[in-house]
Amino acid sequence: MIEEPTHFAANRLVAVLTAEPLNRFLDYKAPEGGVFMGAFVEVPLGPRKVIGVVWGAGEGKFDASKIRTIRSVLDVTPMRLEMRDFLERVGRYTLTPMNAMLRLATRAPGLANPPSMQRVFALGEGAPDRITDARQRVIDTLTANDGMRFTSKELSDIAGVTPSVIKGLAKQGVVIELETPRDVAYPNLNPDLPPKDLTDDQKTAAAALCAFVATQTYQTTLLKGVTGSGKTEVYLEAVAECLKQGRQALVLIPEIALTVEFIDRIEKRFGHKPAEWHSGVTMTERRRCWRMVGAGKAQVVVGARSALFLPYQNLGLVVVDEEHDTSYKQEEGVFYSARDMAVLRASGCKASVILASATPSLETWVNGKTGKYNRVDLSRRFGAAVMPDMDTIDLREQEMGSNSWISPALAGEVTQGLERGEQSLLFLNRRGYAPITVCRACGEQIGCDFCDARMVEHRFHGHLMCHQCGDTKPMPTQCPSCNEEGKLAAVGPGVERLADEAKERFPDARISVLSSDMSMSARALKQRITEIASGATDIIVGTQLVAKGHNFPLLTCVGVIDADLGLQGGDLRAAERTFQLMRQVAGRAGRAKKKGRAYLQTHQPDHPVIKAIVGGDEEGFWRAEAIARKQAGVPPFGRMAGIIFTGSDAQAVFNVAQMMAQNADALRALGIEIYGPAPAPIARVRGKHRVRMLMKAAKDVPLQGALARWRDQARIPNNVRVSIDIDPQSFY
Ligand SMILES: Nc1ncnc2c1ncn2[C@@H]1O[C@H](COP(=O)(O)OP(=O)(O)OP(=O)(O)O)[C@@H](O)[C@H]1O
Ligand SMILES: [Zn+2]
Repeated sequence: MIEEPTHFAANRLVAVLTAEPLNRFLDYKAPEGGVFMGAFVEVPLGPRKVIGVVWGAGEGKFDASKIRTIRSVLDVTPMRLEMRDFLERVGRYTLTPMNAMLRLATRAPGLANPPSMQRVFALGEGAPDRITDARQRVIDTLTANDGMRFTSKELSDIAGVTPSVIKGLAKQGVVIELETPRDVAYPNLNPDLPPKDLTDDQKTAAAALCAFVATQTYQTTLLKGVTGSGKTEVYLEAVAECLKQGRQALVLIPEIALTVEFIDRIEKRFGHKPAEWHSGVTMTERRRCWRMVGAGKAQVVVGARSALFLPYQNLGLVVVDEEHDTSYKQEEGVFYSARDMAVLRASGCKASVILASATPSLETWVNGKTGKYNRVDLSRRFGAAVMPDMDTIDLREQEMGSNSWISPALAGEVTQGLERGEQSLLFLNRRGYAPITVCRACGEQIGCDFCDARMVEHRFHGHLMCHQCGDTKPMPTQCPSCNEEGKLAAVGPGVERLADEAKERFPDARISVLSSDMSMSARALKQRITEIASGATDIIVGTQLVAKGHNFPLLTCVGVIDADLGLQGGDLRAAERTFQLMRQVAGRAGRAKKKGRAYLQTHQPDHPVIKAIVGGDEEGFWRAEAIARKQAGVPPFGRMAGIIFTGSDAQAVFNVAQMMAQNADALRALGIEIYGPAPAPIARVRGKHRVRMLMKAAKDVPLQGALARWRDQARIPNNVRVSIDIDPQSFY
């Protein structure tokens, strides 16, 4: 379908969508020379000028004499019909006003600025008068990245020199300084470079994925492959196919900390680095990425969930790696699941989606079963590696010392590993030193001043931290409640405390802690991971950061310190999440030649979920989960929505919730079940009180439309905020 560009002549009325909280389109007159549908424009609004997008013909409902003229048309590619459609569909699905949708789609700094220049350095012809180590590193960096240009900051960072070294070399013509446009195209990726030698299984899987991509029709495929089977290698072939078709590809990954490693893999496969889009990218680079994606000059984007809202010109493939990962759900501002919206995005532009996972979400598994999604399996590990043996360690039968979390049985396994020169991983999904700090005199637990949550001690950083709002305070020496000196005690383990225990028990072992809050830069983290992979560590102590996508070839023994942790609490996905996390962590073991073992420390070895994890009957586990969810009428067999009321005034928040519950007859008439309102499990976050309601409906109930009418009819005072979370993933 070729889109006919609609053009509005000068002075014609056009409807402009802005990101301002107005919830309606504004009429403007087209400027001199006219304007295209979808154009990004700058319009006057009161005394200000704001950015907007031409969304259609003006409605003429406003006083014609007051209508102002578009000030300027921005020098960026107009928003395509397909994108406008996508934003409208996401808006309807998530009950988000269009202005907020537009904000998501325009999150590039300096959109209104004219193209600008920057100073960069490249290799020159001159020879240095004398050579120093620092100078050599600059020359090496430029030689190694043949033809690439760097800003002074980039070059000094990569070469590890001060900017004055670069200046000195510039004076002698060894490097030359150039002015170039800031927003330059990304280098061309070459899909024809040879891939790794794929195994027969991998070849079959890759061929199936490539065939789907080649149809240039909408397709969603579940790529289910056991940990270490080479899913990444396989879906990179689908990316190659997409590039051969001349279309753009997006790869979503769940953890920013992993991007550096991933970008390297793309560079090895396609010859150059792709565009990157996530919160760790500089403003300049974000702007470049947004513009170049829009101009069709970025072929592959690697990014976090919001990369879905970049202005692709010809999107042919979206890969969602570790599709079950909870980080794909955004739970503030616009509540959306990037995985689900990726499917929506692709369906609007005849593109393929690949959902890759060793442990897919039940939703995706069911869609694979019913044939709504295609399914491609990789059931064997790459090379000589086989899946690890798994077993439980029954903590009820182990002699556990006080403040000790490594059982004698697990310690024995680690010791044997050490003797054989193999690595072990001790896994605990809890950041910090200890989850609770209690006063032994009065029993007070130190809490956050702004949330109904305990503060977590982080000894590495030397403070207490709230994991809800991020607030920190120094570790007090006296109890804030009874003022007793020296009575505060840590209760329970976090990953830092576990590391202390490991150091005590294995004094000769080299121990390395990997947790997402160790404030390491992405490069430093990659460096650490490379060191671990090469054998510089005997014992890794880590949180779920290590569970995701790392290859540690020497790692043979995985010990899960508390397998029961995720099973507590009544979350409908508790079983699924525990299953996924445990299988994923265990999957770090034995990825090379030596067979791995994984041990789950548990108090309930007979729990069906623990048995399923250890037994490895994955299909059986999903079948059982599916039956349970079907009986309960919950997703994916029923629909759910969470309603969250927040505000500083607790009474006002409750009143609104109560009032809206009373005025919900229209919802009940449709068969929607309403639970609550009740105080949220965490009843206060960042000083805001929180009340929740939960809606449940059968699959065929038009939930969104009903909720939209219900919300729009309610008179909600300014001091209370009502958020609607369709398909909620968390219930805190
Ligand atoms: N055909 C191949 N040739 C060479 N190396 C391969 C091949 N297939 C996989 N590998 C290597 O095996 C390791 C695991 O592959 P990959 O990371 O793609 O697996 P995965 O299925 O994505 O793993 P996980 O889900 O556990 O993160 C990687 O180091 C990868 O480079
Ligand atoms: Zn807090």
